[in-house]
Amino acid sequence: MSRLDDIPSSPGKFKMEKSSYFHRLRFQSSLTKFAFFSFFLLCLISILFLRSPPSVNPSQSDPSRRSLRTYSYGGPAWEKHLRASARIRTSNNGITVLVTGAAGFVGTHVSAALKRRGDGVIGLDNFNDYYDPSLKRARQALLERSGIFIVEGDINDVELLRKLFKIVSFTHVMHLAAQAGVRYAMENPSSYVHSNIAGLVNLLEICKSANPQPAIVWASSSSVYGLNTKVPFSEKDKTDQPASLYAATKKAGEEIAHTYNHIYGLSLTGLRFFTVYGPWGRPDMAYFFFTKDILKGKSISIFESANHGTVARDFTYIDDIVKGCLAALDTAEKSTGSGGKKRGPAQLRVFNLGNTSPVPVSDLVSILERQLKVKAKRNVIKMPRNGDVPFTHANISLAQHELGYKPTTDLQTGLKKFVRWYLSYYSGEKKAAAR
Ligand SMILES: O=C(O)[C@H]1O[C@H](OP(=O)(O)OP(=O)(O)OC[C@H]2O[C@@H](n3ccc(=O)[nH]c3=O)[C@H](O)[C@@H]2O)[C@H](O)[C@@H](O)[C@H]1O
Repeated sequence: MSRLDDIPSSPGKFKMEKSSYFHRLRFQSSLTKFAFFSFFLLCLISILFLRSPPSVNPSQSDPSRRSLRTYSYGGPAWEKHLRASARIRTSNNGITVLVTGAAGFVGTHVSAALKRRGDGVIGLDNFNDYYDPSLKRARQALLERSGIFIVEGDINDVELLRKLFKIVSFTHVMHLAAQAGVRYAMENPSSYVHSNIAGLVNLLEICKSANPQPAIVWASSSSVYGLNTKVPFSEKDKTDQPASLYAATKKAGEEIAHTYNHIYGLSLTGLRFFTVYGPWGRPDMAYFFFTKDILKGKSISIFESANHGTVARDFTYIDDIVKGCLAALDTAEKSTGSGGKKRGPAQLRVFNLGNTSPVPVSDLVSILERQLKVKAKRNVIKMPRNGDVPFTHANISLAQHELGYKPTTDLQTGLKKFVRWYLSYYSGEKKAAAR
């Protein structure tokens, strides 16, 4: 077993335990008993599973999963669905993409857009419980309706990834699986190391050994600019002052990308996303939980920086981000290595994908108030020292030049679409629960 195999597969809110030498001694003495009971349990499980129908297991307990079908890992039905999902519909220039984090916010939108234009798409997601998994299941149901199969598994699972690459010849990987969130890194630091560092390395190990090697586009973050004060943030700026562990793991990811490009000839493009928002978004983000709390009449905390300074973000609408992701995939050159050996220099890129117009958080709240037609109970407080930075602002001229990236949605328009989705999604959920 490789060391990466030792990492538990689905962290979410799981926190790794600290082990000690004494614990290990006690553990070894009870190993024999444990082995006996494990063997007994395994026999029991095998009997039960052999008796049940082999392929289709629709979930009974979670209402959002009722329409979904999951296929037993590795079986013929599983492989059939994998191949169908990976099939390219367009006659020429289609690509076959593994989208990691496909049930996530950006992953869902990118997967749907790729499928719409005829590309082959396979999703991978561990469905962890960092935020309400029923939202991820609803996104999965949406993708399934357009013929996208999401494999349930973790990017740290070596065997699963090997199997996927054996069955499907991926031309591209869109790597969006990550532990997101700036403030949560203080609560559960190991989940960031697990997904954003160990998971990335594991994925790149598989990609470097694949034949052909895919080109990889992956999600970095605006947070790598950390405490920089020169604005707008440019890719040429130093990124050596991360303010959170989240930012530090994304910065580490950029360095790891450099290494795999240098040694193995992998084509790698990192996209620094700037506070992405929109329909099907992440409930841990401020615009999302502000909406929820305003509607409930609960007070919301609005952060301000030192000396009553404004905190602002370069909020970027999801459709603009999707266009940037697709353009990055389309302009990615092929990796130059094969079977783990570099054959020549390969492309290595980093782009800012922002909106270029920062908006104060208090203005975001005013827009939400107007659209929800409810006054917010504002509680303005000093920004806690929890990994947040006072402002972000993207210089996007590189992405404009190389990718033709041109964001077109202002915050007012984007939030209108988000609010419309939010009200319809959650009123639908209430109706379903009442039925
Ligand atoms: O660009 C990124 O790379 C990151 O974007 C996002 O981080 P942020 O820009 O911090 O977004 P988000 O948490 O929505 O806070 C928005 C604003 O509300 C302020 N904020 C927040 C909470 C609160 O209670 N009050 C408040 O004023 C807060 O100070 C901030 O000014 C992603 O979550 C992250 O995963 C990563 O992708």
